[in-house]
This record gives sequence, C-alpha cells and structure tokens, in this order.
Amino acid sequence: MEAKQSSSALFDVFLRLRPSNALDRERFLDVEQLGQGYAPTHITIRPPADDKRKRAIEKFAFTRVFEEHAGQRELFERTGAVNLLEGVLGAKGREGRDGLLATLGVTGSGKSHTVLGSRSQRGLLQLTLDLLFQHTGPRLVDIDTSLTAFQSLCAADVAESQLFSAATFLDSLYADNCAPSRGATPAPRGATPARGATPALETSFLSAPRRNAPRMSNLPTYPPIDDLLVDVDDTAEYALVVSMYEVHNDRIFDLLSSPTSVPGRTQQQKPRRALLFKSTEQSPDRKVVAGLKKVVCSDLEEALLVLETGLQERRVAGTGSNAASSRSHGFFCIEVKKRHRGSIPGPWSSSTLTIVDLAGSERARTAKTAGATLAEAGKINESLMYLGQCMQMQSDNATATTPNLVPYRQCKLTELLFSNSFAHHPPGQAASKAPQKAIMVVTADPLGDFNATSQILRYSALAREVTVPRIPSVTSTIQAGPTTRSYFSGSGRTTPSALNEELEHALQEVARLREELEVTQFKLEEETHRRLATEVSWKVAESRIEEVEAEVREEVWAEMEEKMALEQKRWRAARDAEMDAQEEHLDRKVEILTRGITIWEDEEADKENIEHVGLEDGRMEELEDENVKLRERLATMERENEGMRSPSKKIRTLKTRKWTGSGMGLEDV
Ligand SMILES: Nc1ncnc2c1ncn2[C@@H]1O[C@H](COP(=O)(O)OP(=O)(O)OP(=O)(O)O)[C@@H](O)[C@H]1O
Repeated sequence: MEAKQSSSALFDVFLRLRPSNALDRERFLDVEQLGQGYAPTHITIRPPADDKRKRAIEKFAFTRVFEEHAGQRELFERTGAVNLLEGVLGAKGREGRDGLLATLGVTGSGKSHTVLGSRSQRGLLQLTLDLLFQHTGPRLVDIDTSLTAFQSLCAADVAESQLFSAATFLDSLYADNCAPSRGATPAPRGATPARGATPALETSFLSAPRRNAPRMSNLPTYPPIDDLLVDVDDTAEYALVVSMYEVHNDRIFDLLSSPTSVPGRTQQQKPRRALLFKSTEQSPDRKVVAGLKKVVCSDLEEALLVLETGLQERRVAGTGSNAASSRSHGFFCIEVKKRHRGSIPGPWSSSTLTIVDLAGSERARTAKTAGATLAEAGKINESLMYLGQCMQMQSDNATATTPNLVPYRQCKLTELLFSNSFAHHPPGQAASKAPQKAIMVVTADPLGDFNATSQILRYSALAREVTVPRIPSVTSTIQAGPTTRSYFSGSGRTTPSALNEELEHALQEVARLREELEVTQFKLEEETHRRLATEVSWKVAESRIEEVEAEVREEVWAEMEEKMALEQKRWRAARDAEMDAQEEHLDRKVEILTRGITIWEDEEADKENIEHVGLEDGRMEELEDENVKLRERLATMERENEGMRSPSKKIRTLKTRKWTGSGMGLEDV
C-alpha cells in the first residue's frame, strides 16, 4: 500500500503513539517495522478479541509514524516544523508564507502534550517560539524605544486588532502581584494607531481583576534546541506578534482578552464576546479573525508569559477520559512581521504560523460527561466529523482528475482551517501567498478506545487498506463434488485421517467465507457511514442554501427599502419645493392684493375722516354751501371769459395750431 504523498495535498500527516498507562488493556495497534535505518510509515489495527461486530483488520499509511518512545524534540525536528518555520520567516528578500501545524486525536491521546508540553517538557509551541526568538532576536525591531515602529506595526495590521507591547499587556494584568516582564513602561504607550488598529493605552486593563502571574521558574526548559539552525533573512528586521483564540461551541473567543468579570462568577459564567472570522477592508481577499488582542513580544520570556496567560482562559474540564480535557479547539498564532532594514524601512509584510490543539473526539459513555460538558462534546464531535469530511475530500482531490469541492463552510473549525487554503487569489499571487503544506500530527493511544481511534485514523491517514488473511480455498473442490454428503462419502477415502483432513479443509473454507462476510459487512458499514455523512452534508448544504436565500432576500429587501426611502425623500423634496413655490406665488398675490386693499382702505379712511371732521365741527353744510358758491362763481367767470373773446382772436388761436390731418383742423376746437 502506497501512501498518497501528492504535492497538491494540503497536509503531511504524522502519527504519534503515546505511552499508555492502561497496561491491563489489550493492544490493538501495531507498527510495521521497515528495518534498520527506516522510519516506520504503516500501522495495523486489529479489533479486540471480544469485538461483537467482527470487523476486519485495517492497515493505514502515514508520512511517518512516531512510536511511544519518541520525544518532543524528535517530533519537532522530524515533522518538518523547522522547515515550516523557515517558510513563515521567508527567504532573503521575499515575503514569508503562512504555516499550520495541528494535532488531532481521541481525547486523552496526547494532543495537548504534543503542542503545549507538560510540567517537565516543552511542547511544539514553546520549541517554535524558542527557535524563533533565538534566530530573529538580534533583528527584532525595538518597539519599547521606537514609537514610530510600534505605530507602523499598528498601521500594517489588517485584522482590526488591538496591538500591545508585551510589557504593557503583562504589567496591566499582573502589576500588583509581581513584575513578570521588564518593569519599564514601554515607549508606545499612548501611540496612535492607524487603519483601525488600537494602540496600547486606548484599552485599559486596569479594571481587570489582578491574578497570579505565571512564574518563569515554573516553566520547563527541556528539551534544549540551541543547536538547531534556521535560515533568517539578514537584510530584514522583524517583529513577532502573539495572539490566541479558542473555538468553543462553534464560536470564536479571544484568549488574551481580559475577562469582563463579575465578582463571584465562575469561568463558565463570564460573559465573553464572540469574534468574527471575516474579510476586512484591508484584507478583502482572505479572512481573518477580526478584533483580536495581539501582543508584540521582544523575547522568549515575554512570549511564554503571554502564552501562559492565554492558557488560563482556555476551557478545560475533567472527564472520565482525561483529567484536564480541552473543551475547545485552541489556536495559537505567531505572526512574523518583516520589513526591509535600512535608513528608510520598507513596508511590513506579515505571515502567520498557526499551531492548533484540537479538542479530542470522545464517547459520552467513556468520558462520563453530562450537562454542559456533554453538550460541548456533541459540538466537538460534530466539528471533528466535518473536519474528517474535509480532510478526506482534500486528500481524494490530491489524486482525482476532477476535484470535489471541500465543504469547509460547515462549521467554524473547518472554515478557520481551510478557507484561506481555498480562497481565490488574484493571478500571480497564488503561488507566493498560498499557505505552505500543513503538518497534521494524529495522536493515538494503542491501548485506548479502538472504535474512536479507528474512526480518526480512517479519515486522517494518507492511505488505507482492509486486510484479510488468505486461506487456500477448497470451495472449488467442494463445488466440484456431487453433494456435501457424497463429497464426504464419494471421495472414496473413508479412513478417519482422510475424513479429518477433508473436515479440516471444509472448516478452513467456512472460516474464509466468514472473513469475506466480515469484510463485506465492514464495507457495508463504511458505505452506510459515508451515506450518512453525505446526507449530513446534503442537509447542511440545504440549510446553507436557505440561509443564503434568506440573506439574499434580506439584502434585496434592504436595497428596495433604501431605494424606496430615497425615492420618498426625493418626492417629498420635490413636493416641498412645489409647495414653497405655490406659497410664494400666493404670497405675492396676497401682497399685491393687500397693497390694493390698503389704497382702498385709505380712501375710505379719508371719507370717514371727512365725515368725522364734518360731524365733529358742524361745518359740513357750511363747506358745501361755500362749494356751491364757488362753482357758481367759476361758471360766471367762464361765461364772462367767453363773452370777452373776439372772433378774430378765435381764428388766430386756431392758426397757431399745427395742421396734422387731411381736414382743416377745425374739429379740434
Ligand atoms: N507522548 C506522551 N508522553 C508522556 N505523556 C503523555 C504523552 N502523551 C500524552 N501524555 C499524557 O497523557 C495525558 C493526556 O494527554 P493530553 O491532555 O495531551 O491529551 P489530549 O489528547 O490533549 O486530550 P483532550 O482532547 O481531552 O484535551 C496527560 O497527562 C499527558 O501528559
């Protein structure tokens, strides 16, 4: 069986076996040894002897299998984590590329041990941070003294994040208890961020409760990795930014956000604000977890203290399978910011190494969970089932001529893990900015839960084969004989040893047929499982279609309403303008009318005045008499005047007038 090591597969898949305590249990998993100097790549699982379902033996292939004795450093070196880190740092003069390292397995199989280590050993995350700071240390930009460097980092952030220096972050949390980091107040306090990022002082932790600071002396330093080398671009300067979040019940929560705690409330009751995974204005072509708190760390000590702080927030509970079982999928992000070093530094580029500690799948019966923890387990199992589907499809795609669509939108976990791998990149950018091939470490306990382990191995392995030990067939011999009865009697061999031999053959054939039946049953079971999974996908797709339809309806409705409101506004404005014009017109008319009325009113007033004056003084009649007299006098004077005028004078008067018409001009007199 060949492992599908296609270059287009998204993952290299490693299997890590954990040393088991349950020595009273039967071992169901064996590693296939390839000989001296060869690393094992195949394992076989056999159902337990008391397995009622009589399942077949299965064989799985991985990129490499790490047996129980493999330590943290061996894993770190041999999984290619160092190369992944180099890819994130980017070659000389080039931008880095995102990287992903994740652990997957049944609850209690050693995922958290692999990623986060234990009291005595460091995990892959701490080893990565150590290696990173060892090699970038001299090239790290000093944000504690350079305000402009911090401001430029804030400005370059595309995820609407709040950036802090580690000193500010840690001091504000632990200042009363101890000074875990350098005590000095960093220069970037009060720095003004650009483009949506928030500087250190804008959000204060002062209202947050004080808690006990993690102590560096309590943190393990084993295994050492001082001799490991990483290529670093010596023409660049770097900044390392740490952020952490968890996916709990399909929602994303910041692990570095100080809890908005209310006294007396437990961790479960603390109200936490879920974050969105979305494209932002500055990141239109890829999704980011928006609004995270991010901490710029200057050395390993700061980064480890920030990490420990975030881990205190992570959801953990004791179950029947694990005393400290992760109840959420933990995401630990190390952002490597890089820019060309010089008198005028270049713009920051950014690439992220994400290390994921997935929650483990579990069976309620084994884990003995109830209530909220049981509900959490349901969500965990559901998200892992979707993850399994995505992994299977992406690995099928690697060899298929017509690749399937990977259904990564089914839950937050798969969206976070896959959406940027399948995001559409503009031509030319895809090759350089596409994420690197990810590392998946599958953890398993060879003495643990057979059913849960085999399920995880089925969808994570690079290849799988169902094996049945072949027994020489005597069916043809049986079929060739006349009947079963005559077979025994008709062979002519009636001696007890001959009959025994034939009986032996017949029994072997029965065993073989039973095993074939088992394989068929197994295949049937698997097909049923596939069908169920497809049905689930179908339902999810249907509900997604409904969701999208509702979204589109809402969008169209909102657009319509907006347009209607606009039209209404326009119509109202036009109506108001027309009413104004009409009113103005009316006003003018009224004004003209008013003026007329005033004149009329004045004449009336005069009359009234006259009447008023006449009545008052008793002179009205007197004046009228006088008036009559004056008129008579005037008439007399006119008559006298007529009489005095001679005819020659009349003619002279007529002659002096200019003639303008055809007649004699006498008609004008
Ligand atoms: N390779 C290993 N070497 C030594 N101890 C191990 C190893 N793997 C796991 N353990 C121990 O087994 C216990 C359970 O491991 P761990 O918590 O890592 O499991 P897990 O897979 O993360 O479980 P869950 O999914 O419930 O969180 C821990 O006490 C851990 O220290």
